[in-house]
Amino acid sequence: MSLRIALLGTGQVGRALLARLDARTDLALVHVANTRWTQGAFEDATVVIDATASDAVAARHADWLGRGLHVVTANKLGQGADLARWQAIEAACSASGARYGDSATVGAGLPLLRSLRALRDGGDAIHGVAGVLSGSLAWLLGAYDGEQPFSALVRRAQAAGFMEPDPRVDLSGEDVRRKLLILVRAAGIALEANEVALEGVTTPRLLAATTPGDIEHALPSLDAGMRDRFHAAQARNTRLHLVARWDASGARVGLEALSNDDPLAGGQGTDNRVALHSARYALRPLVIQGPGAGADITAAALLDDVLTIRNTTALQRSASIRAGASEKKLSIDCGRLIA
Ligand SMILES: NC(=O)c1ccc[n+]([C@@H]2O[C@H](COP(=O)([O-])OP(=O)(O)OC[C@H]3O[C@@H](n4cnc5c(N)ncnc54)[C@H](O)[C@@H]3O)[C@@H](O)[C@H]2O)c1
Ligand SMILES: N[C@@H](CCO)C(=O)O
Repeated sequence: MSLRIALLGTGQVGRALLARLDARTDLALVHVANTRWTQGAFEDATVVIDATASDAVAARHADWLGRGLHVVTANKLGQGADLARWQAIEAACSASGARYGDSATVGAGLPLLRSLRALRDGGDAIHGVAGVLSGSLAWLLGAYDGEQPFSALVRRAQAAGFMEPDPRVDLSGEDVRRKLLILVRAAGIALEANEVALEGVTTPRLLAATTPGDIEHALPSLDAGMRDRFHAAQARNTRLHLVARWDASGARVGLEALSNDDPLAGGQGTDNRVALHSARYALRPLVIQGPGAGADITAAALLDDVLTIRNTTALQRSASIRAGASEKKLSIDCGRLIA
């Protein structure tokens, strides 16, 4: 039976997903909605795809899962916000058996969460996570040369589809905090959001802006500070990177000046680069790197999760049919033995 999909959000990611769904005859789209319009019947869906950045939508994830609906999400506010919300999602999956597809939430589908969970399933213990987890900040800080206004680059990153609907979520490091929380919680640690120290790229004027127009006008307030920080780092033969770290000593997200041979300084463009430290990888960490932002790769990750749900639920169905058949055969055999 094909999965019946409700898609929430038709922005950059949602539209890229619609283009991919259009090419598939094995998945049925039964409902699409954004903030302005809605089409089709949500009640007909068996899987909800959250391609919004909405807290209100993320707050519904656990409820949908509890009712047996699968949820696939690019929205990090399900597992990367309140600890209680993450715990409710975990509990709802266990209770109902519904699946939560979250590949798109960290690294835009890079095999980060998948690898971390595979290590844990194999009995490994994760001791630390360190990495560059913002595609947009990696792109911005890689392209910035201390000459052109930083704000002009921010506008280019927005146009390229790398940034959150509110660019301050990326610039402040909040988007990376959410990703770090998702990774650390997937490692089995109940980390609270306020346990992650945060130091991003902001100014009081930018933080005080209340409308998209105000935010746009406040972006140049970043320029002087970024120019000074860039030149200070350059004078020490280093470059700025937005780095997330968690280990036994704590968790933080902040700008760090790294030399070019630092293990976290590699990659280019929107590349994320994440080092997983574990009992198995004690001498040198497992490092995963690749493009970590962009509407199309994010849509591909959402579709991957939908197909994984379809394939695993189909496998479970045929396994239970096989189990039923073998139980029946066993009782017939037993009957013959008794006779
Ligand atoms: N752009 C990327 O590279 C990338 C990568 C990974 C994850 N994500 C995540 O994907 C999500 C979407 O990002 P985007 O760049 O497409 O944003 P966007 O602003 O372009 O689109 C957001 C969409 O959500 C809709 N929406 C908001 N609230 C809604 C609600 N209550 N019900 C239904 N629709 C609602 C909006 O109308 C809009 O269509 C975000 O959570 C983002 O963090 C983006
Ligand atoms: N805005 C996010 C998109 C991917 O989650 C980033 O820059 O990494």
